[in-house]
Amino acid sequence: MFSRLYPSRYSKKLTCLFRNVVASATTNSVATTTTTATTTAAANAPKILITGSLGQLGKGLGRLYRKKYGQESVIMSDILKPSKEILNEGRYIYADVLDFKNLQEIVVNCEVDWLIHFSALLSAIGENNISLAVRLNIEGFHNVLELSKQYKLKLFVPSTIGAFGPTSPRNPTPDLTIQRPRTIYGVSKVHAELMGEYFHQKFGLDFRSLRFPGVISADTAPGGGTTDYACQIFHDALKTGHHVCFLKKDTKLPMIYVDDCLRSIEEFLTVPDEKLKLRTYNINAMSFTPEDLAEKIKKYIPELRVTYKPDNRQDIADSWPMEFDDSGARKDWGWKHHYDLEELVKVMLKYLAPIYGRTLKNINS
Ligand SMILES: NC(=O)c1ccc[n+]([C@@H]2O[C@H](COP(=O)([O-])OP(=O)(O)OC[C@H]3O[C@@H](n4cnc5c(N)ncnc54)[C@H](O)[C@@H]3O)[C@@H](O)[C@H]2O)c1
Ligand SMILES: C[C@@H](O)[C@H](N)C(=O)O
Repeated sequence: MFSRLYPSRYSKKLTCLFRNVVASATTNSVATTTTTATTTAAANAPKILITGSLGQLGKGLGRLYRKKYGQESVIMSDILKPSKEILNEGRYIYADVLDFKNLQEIVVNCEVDWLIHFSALLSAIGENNISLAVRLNIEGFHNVLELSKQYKLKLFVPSTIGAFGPTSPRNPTPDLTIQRPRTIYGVSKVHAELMGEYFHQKFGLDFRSLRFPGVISADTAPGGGTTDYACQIFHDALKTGHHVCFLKKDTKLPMIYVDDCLRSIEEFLTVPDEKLKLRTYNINAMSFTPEDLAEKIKKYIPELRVTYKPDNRQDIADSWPMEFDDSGARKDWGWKHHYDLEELVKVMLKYLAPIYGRTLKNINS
């Protein structure tokens, strides 16, 4: 079922996740993998633990923070086996967010200051695994929330456009409005936003969250979301010239290039507390439909053909924001995106074309 709906990365991941749910009760040792890390932590650098760090956002943020604070300051973790490259870049450890003791041991032994919590099942894959999504997205979150309170950590948990639903204003969607999502993913994210805000008020926890649109990246496949077509279309355009899109051609959704998304986290986490009017802000860069994106790609790959075959992900997309109002983040702490649709298409094709052995005309102009 999953392999029919999603590429092999997701079905492999699910097998691993199910195995892990069973295994988590018995795993509670801090299995630190020794690495070839050479740089030492910058003075006063926070010790940052990233959960779910082998996913679409985690790998990039791990690299960014290692550059900024030194390899020793960043502990990447996940339940997956890392590549040699990840191991060589710095510290990586096994951490199952469903295993409280395992996480607690890591926080204490590694003297963690900031916890960046990326482990989650995304929207589409979550609808097909509701009980696992409840465990991972809600129980896993409770574990990191409790630990962050106990050990006074700064806690960042991303939220999403999926935290809104059909009764929210969709065009545009402001920071504060009705939030009645119709996916378990969205429900778990609203829960995280509210719990984080409550722990901030009640216990002074430095909880911060950004609601991201669909994140587009070239080097890591997304993990089973409703916006994944916007990554896959680039690979298909270069490989076969034909993309089968699971959304209708006029489905408009907010999107962001991964570099902008990661920079927003980096900037947001160092904003002084007194500047923040909210604990959760909308973040945006652009909105487009599959047809808009295909037209831009055709500028460089004119032979691209797109067939539209909407599936159950269409219902999810139809309940999400079309335009995302991130004026709060822009006003309160100076958020600005760098990549619009034009720039996004260029950067993705420049990165991917050589991988598929293609030379594209006009791409550098
Ligand atoms: N990618 C997007 O478009 C997007 C947009 C908005 C918000 N977000 C949020 O950002 C976060 C990261 O998203 P992503 O796209 O990198 O997701 P992803 O699916 O690519 O990565 C999630 C990671 O969590 C790990 N994981 C699964 N079970 C775990 C467990 N028990 N313990 C520890 N780790 C476990 C997985 O192995 C995977 O590497 C998520 O919270 C997601 O909701 C992502
Ligand atoms: C939008 C975001 O949360 C994710 N890419 C998803 O579609 O589920």
